[in-house]
Formats: sequence, structure tokens, C-alpha cells
Amino acid sequence: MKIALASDHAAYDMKEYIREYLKNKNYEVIDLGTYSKESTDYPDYAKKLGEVVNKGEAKFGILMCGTGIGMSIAVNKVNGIRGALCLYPDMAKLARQHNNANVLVLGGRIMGPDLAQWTVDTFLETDFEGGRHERRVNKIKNMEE
Ligand SMILES: O=C(CO)[C@H](O)[C@H](O)[C@H](O)COP(=O)(O)O
Repeated sequence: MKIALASDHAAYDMKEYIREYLKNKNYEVIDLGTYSKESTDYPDYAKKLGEVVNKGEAKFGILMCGTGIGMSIAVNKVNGIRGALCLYPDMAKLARQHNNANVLVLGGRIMGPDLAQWTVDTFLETDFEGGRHERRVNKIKNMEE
């Protein structure tokens, strides 16, 4: 399974950690940056990753910034993206089961590596439930331009 990753400077360490974690679990990882701790603008990375996921070049995306809020606001502007800021595994489980989220957003300044890793595992291993949730997700899709 292909996973796209991106972060701003505030979550650079977390991105590096998650990239190696996923590679060790044999996921194919597309690292879209940032590639250093130099100050960057999170919308640039949210746009880049959102477009990769929307085109189907990766099944899921994982975005990280300091709190996760900026990335989450920005990535949800990209068509086809359902980005969910999840700060612990149960949020990730419901983001997949109910919202069919295709981008997980994490907060690099507020989550430790273990919590981030458990949240990523839950997100990637949980399926969409469909049914009544499909109707609601379709209503979100219909809001797109
Ligand atoms: O968008 C954010 C706040 O919700 C992110 O946490 C950014 O990473 C943060 O704003 C970056 O802040 P910095 O002072 O430029 O490092």
C-alpha cells in the first residue's frame, strides 16, 4: 500500500520517525517534504499531498504540522480529500469507519512518537463501514465545486 507523507518544519522530526516506522512495516512511502527544519508554510505541503491522494497516486496521506490544525484546514480545500485531525487512536478509528477519511493529520508538537505511531496504525488498519455513513460522505462530496 502506498502512503504519502508531508509535514512543515514544526513536525519534521515526527515525519522522519513515521516514515521510517512505515518503511519498516513494508509500506511504500512517498515523502513529499519538508526535508529540513527550516521554516516553511504548511499550506504548500497540504496542497501537494492532497493532490497526490486525489489523483490516486497514494491510497492514504499523512500530514503533520505543529498542532495539526493548519494542515487539516488546508488539505480539506483539495477536492476528493477527507482530512481528519486525530490526536489518539479512537479518533483515527472513527475517522475511517464513519468518515472514510483519506488523509490523517497529526500534531507534531503535541503528540509523542508512540501515540503518533498507534494513531497511524489504527488509521491504516481500519475500514470504512459504509451504510448510513456513505450517504453522509456523499453529501460532503456534493459540496465540492
Ligand atoms: O498551523 C499550525 C497551527 O495550527 C501549525 O501548528 C504550524 O506548524 C505552526 O503555525 C508553525 O508555527 P511556527 O511558529 O512558524 O513554527
